[in-house]
Amino acid sequence: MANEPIDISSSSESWDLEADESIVDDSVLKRSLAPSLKPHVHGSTYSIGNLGSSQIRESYARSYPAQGVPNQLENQLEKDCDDDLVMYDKNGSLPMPKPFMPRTYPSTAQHSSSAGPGLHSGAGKEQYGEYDERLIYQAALQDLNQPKAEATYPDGLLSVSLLKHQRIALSWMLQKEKSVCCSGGFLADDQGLGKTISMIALIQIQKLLQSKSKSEDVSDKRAEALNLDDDEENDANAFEKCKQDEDSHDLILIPEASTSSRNIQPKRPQAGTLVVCPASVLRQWDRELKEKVDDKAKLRVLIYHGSNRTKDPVELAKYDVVLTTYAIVANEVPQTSGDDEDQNKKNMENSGLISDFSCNNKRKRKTHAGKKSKKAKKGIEISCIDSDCGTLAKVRWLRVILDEAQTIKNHRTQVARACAGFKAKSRWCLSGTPIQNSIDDLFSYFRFLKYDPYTTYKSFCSKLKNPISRDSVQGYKKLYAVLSAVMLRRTKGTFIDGEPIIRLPRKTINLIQAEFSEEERDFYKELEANSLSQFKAYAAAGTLNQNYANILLMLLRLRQACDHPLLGMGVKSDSIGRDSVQMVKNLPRDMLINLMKHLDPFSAICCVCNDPPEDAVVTMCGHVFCYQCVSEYLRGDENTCPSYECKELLGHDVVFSKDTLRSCLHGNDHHDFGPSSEKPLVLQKGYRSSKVKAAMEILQSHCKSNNACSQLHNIVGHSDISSSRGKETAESVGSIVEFTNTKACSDAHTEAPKKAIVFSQWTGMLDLVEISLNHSDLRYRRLDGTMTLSARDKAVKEFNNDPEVTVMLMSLKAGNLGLNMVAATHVVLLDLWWNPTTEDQAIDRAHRIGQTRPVTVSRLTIKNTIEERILALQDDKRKMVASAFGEDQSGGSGNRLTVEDLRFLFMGKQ
Ligand SMILES: Nc1ncnc2c1ncn2[C@@H]1O[C@H](COP(=O)(O)OP(=O)(O)OP(=O)(O)O)[C@@H](O)[C@H]1O
Repeated sequence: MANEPIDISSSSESWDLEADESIVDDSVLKRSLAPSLKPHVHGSTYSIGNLGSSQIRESYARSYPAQGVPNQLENQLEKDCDDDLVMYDKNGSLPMPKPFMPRTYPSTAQHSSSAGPGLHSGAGKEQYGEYDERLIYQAALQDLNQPKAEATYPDGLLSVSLLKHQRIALSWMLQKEKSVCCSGGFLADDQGLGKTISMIALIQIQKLLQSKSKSEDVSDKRAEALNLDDDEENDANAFEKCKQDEDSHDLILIPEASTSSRNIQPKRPQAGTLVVCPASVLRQWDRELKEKVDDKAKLRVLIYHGSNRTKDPVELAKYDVVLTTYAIVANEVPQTSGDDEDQNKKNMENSGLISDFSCNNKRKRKTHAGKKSKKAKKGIEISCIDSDCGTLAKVRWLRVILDEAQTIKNHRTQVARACAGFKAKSRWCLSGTPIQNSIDDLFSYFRFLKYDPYTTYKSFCSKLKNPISRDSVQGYKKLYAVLSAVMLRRTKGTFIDGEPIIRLPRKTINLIQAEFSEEERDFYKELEANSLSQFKAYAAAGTLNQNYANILLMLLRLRQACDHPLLGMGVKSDSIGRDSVQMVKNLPRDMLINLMKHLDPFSAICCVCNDPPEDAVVTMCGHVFCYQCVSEYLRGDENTCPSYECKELLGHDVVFSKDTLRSCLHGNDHHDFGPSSEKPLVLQKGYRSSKVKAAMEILQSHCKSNNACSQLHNIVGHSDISSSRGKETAESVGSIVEFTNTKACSDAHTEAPKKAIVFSQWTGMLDLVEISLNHSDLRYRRLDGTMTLSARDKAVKEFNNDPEVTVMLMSLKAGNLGLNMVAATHVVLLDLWWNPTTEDQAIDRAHRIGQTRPVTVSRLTIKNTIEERILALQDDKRKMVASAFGEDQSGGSGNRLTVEDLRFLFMGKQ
């Protein structure tokens, strides 16, 4: 399998390894196996291929050279050699391993298709029982080596040539789309390696193949159509439901194939590919689909966004590709019920206000996913053909792609549960950073991908998570193996056949540790001492957990003080809450008081980012957010509250800041401070903190200098900045150090202006840097979550194209995903985020395909502060992620902030 090129450009036989699907047993067998276990077709017989135990041993040894094959596996292999690891050929002359033996399938009478019953995974899946996991594990062991088969494709599909690693991804994806049990997978290549274009190629080629097979054989067409309806809808309950809904105008009646006992069955319209992505990259997908597809093979693309979007599923089905956002999916697709959702529900119930608001609230959604039938309330999944589904749920997709799939990493969120509810033939996740916080993140992807047996939280924990807790080394090995069967991941440091998969200019990461000024240090020390004594008091009383929110707040204040002392003092942008002033005046006093209580800084946590909120606001439904975080949900006419299970409509008029509420309650504007002259110097708005100074020096030096090589030394040598950890070179972070095109680079050095992106997680910090930029001659643009999509798009375009604009201020929350900003050659990270992958994503806006010049990254921290401990926590998280992907053998573990993490952050190593 793996090393043979897959050529789809010639006849269909040359690439279709599953040519004869009319033979029931064989098709069942082949479709049950991971690609690496699928037998080759050599004339009329199958070869055993690479199922040999010696090869499993070999690949294990290659992957874990230091450890050898563990006893457990060795025993297993010996056992397998005895009775399992041999296969029948088509004529039954060789014995087939037990796990791969075809199981009993339901009668073919129900499924009148030439493709055979094996195509109907819903019925077949249950039959695997105890063997499921073992099958996956075996398959994964075979896949320990990266796949190498490359797909070739005819000219005239794409406007650019795919790179080698992209052709490999394409071949792998074509194979994965043939699996029935888990059709699709997870493309987890590093950011900027071209996942988007690989997906576009897949869409194009499958479309080509589909139209080829349509023209070749009309009966095949029918088989394919039925194939799209291969899961739950075929079961009896769903059928009954369909019968009840037959009158619905949303449904199309498609005649059943002739041998069925029923002649008419309602079907959803069969639609093409749905791409779900964050709003900020919607236009980028659209651009890529236009630019990277050859004029002769244009795809019909629909952006399904905005209040005027179609309500007609038949209309949706006309397009090859539909682009939409996670927010719309959360709103339109019924959520899968889970066995594990209780905790969040409890958290919601703690908020006494929610039900009060909801009772009389006219804004409550009447339709779509928010309205639950009696069945749904009892825990039975709503049928997607219910008329209260949104349009996205009224079609059956050929393929659903979740771009930036880490958006659903929290499996309890409504968006994650909605994504798991799609009806689709194939499902794909795209993300360069699939694990951000903990192994738990994976569950949500497995559930979406229908990767049995890990689709319930209980089995995910018992089969994957708990083994890691018991024995991290073995547990991670198993996880790695399980991931290998559904995930393809290459980093910028991956080599294929001894060659780097991509040659990008060098990326150099510098950790720069600046010093506080004396006044800043005094301010910080006082804050730290107060926080520490408070933390100790909680620890002594055994109430750390109960005071979690307040502890996070104390941490936030310390982190913000490292950026600028003023940041932690709750300075708000003037625009927040302005649009809700009128609404506030109409609310009863009791309600205003209740809303104020929700904004209590000692208990408030943003429902989106789970940090204490910056520029805290509370919605009419009683949920607290950072203003920037909730702004993402205030864009269209139909935006709903992103809090768990809340479906209230949101708009600017129902988002309240503390100042707005307070001024209505007390009749005056609130001021945090007295007259400006009374404030200490470090709390004056015009004060340039050490970090702001350091950032400005880097910008001045980088954007003005024509000598790229000398700028770094100038910075490091400055009096109040030193590089203590030294350089984390490109090698240490896994990037490639050679140049693709020396001419392009030298041209770029001399001609293109040097530009920089400055990231902060706090818009308040961006405001403060902006003040300094306004006093300089550097021209800048800004992108944060409070801006409209078109304003963001304009800012990115101007930064990329206008030579005069050399600085981009970006919010880490809004600007770290998807965007191409290769005009920048310097990235400045003003502050540290809990998990380092968020920073990696930000850096890769500049360090990606298309970049022709070396990229320098400056991570700014302040010496002897909480930031040093966050760096240590980040290291732990990196180890955890590397362990899961088999990139590291240390077997480290990582979690959300635990009590131990908190203790470490406040008190260091004891
Ligand atoms: N084969 C190719 N030929 C030309 N340009 C390419 C090719 N592959 C990728 N690119 C360009 O490289 C850039 C990065 O690709 P893309 O956005 O697809 O990466 P990605 O892996 O999806 O990144 P992210 O994870 O950040 O979304 C894009 O501008 C894309 O157009």
